[in-house]
Amino acid sequence: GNHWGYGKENGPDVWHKNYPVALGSRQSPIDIPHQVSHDPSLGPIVLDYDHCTSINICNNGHSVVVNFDDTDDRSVIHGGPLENPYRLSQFHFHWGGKGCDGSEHTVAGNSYASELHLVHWNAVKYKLFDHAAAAPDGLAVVGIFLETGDDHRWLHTITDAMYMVKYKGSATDFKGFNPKCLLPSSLHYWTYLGSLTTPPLHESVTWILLKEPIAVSEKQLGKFRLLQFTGEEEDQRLRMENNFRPPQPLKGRRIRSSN
Ligand SMILES: NS(=O)(=O)c1ccc(C(=O)O)c(S(=O)(=O)NCCc2ccccc2)c1
Ligand SMILES: [Zn+2]
Repeated sequence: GNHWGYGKENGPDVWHKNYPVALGSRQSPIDIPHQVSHDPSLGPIVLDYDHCTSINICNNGHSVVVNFDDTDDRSVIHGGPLENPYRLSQFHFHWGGKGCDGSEHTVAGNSYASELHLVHWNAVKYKLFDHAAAAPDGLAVVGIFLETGDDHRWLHTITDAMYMVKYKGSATDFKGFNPKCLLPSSLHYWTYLGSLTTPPLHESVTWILLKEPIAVSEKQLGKFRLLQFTGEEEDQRLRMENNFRPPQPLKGRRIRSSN
């Protein structure tokens, strides 16, 4: 059927036909304006990833995803705007085409080359990820902007594995990767209540966007574009690029800044 995607016929502008919440009141991504209210009550976010266990890296036809074992609290984020610890489930990326930007959130109207999302779920309140993903306080996604510059010394482990997951539906073992190596030096952040940026677009995400981008090289970003939206058996070969949803209306929401 007409599965959702990022093309002309199935892209963000028509998602509302199958997912009416696309026109909802807390959709993501958004543009982060110049002036954001600083909330002194917002404490630091804490990422406890030291015992995290990555399982595999896969191509789900929309992005490249690294999945984690989230059967216990071995890798959690807590603090900041969060009332509970949230368990790391997966991380993935959004990016543009050659020489074009591909972040989802924008800052004062400016896009970055790419955006990394670390997806966490509230396993204190919800038994299953699927339940959390549909609950207003179910998910916490940390967003990290990628800008082009020097090679990122640790991103190689991910880009080197991409030739193994070129096609939709492919996966390969990817153990022992700790995403702490992808964090910028500062954990200062913006936070607001939003949604998944892909269908089903559930309004279940507390977004925590790090202000400081990380640098990756054009060469490393180019390896993302070797991935395909399409499966190995499909006649069509569609290069995986521009897999980002554009900013959505703020609809009166408050964005807070950590400091
Ligand atoms: N850009 S984003 O952080 O909003 C996001 C993008 C893709 C996915 C995904 O499904 O892989 C996810 S997910 O891993 O949170 N899954 C959401 C879809 C889903 C809902 C309910 C049950 C299973 C999957 C999040
Ligand atoms: Zn995402």
